[in-house]
Amino acid sequence: MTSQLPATINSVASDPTESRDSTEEYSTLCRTLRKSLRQYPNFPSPGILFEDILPIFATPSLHESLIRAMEIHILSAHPPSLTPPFAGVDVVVGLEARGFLFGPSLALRLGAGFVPVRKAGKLPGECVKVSYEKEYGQDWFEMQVSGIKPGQRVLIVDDIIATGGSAKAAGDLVTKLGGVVVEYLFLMELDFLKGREKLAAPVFTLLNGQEEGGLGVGERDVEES
Ligand SMILES: O=P(O)(O)OC[C@H]1O[C@H](OP(=O)(O)OP(=O)(O)O)[C@H](O)[C@@H]1O
Ligand SMILES: Nc1ncnc2[nH]cnc12
Repeated sequence: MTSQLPATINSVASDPTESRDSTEEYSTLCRTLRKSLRQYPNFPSPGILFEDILPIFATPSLHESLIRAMEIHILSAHPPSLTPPFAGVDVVVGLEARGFLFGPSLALRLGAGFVPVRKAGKLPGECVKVSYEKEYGQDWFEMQVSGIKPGQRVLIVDDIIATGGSAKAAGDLVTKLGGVVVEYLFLMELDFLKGREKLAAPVFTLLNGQEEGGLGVGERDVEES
């Protein structure tokens, strides 16, 4: 999926009739976010360049920029309508752990529910479970059966897509419960790992180099390991 945004969309966050030049606002937000990221070579294992998003959450203005940029994108790509299916997104599904940092706030902005995908053994009640492989290991994901109702429109969010193993597993759980995955939304993508090719629904990443004036990977802070 491309990052095409209309020149102007209506924001439902504050005033439904207020229109903004959202493309320009979105580009500015993404440039700011990109500059705040850090990289750590050889973490958590040799050969892995770890992309650290935590600086965003340490600064309220960056945190707000992240939520607003995602909100602009979703209201453009999946707007609510007056005809079925009405809701652009019914449920935001966030992946443990970093999808929990912004999934609930985004859900609140969109008027959607938030449902977690957790590592196995953490959730009470009846769950669906799936194993998956990611960039640095193998793991199990679970969701509560009560989390998704058949036919609900689901947005899956996480900080980063690498091999796509985690996101595909989350999508499989949502589908098992009868949900419809309308999009996978990430802050970042390791595109050389081609993770998006594993996913059946549209994939969107905020910092994919398409934002106007976007900085290259080499311009982020790289910490000593
Ligand atoms: O595309 P993939 O190869 O599957 O990798 C991406 C996943 O890896 C990271 O999570 P991690 O499993 O390290 O868990 P954490 O968020 O609990 O640290 C990241 O937050 C994604 O969920
Ligand atoms: N390189 C990476 N940096 C941060 N999180 C990741 N998850 C999978 N690969 C990752």
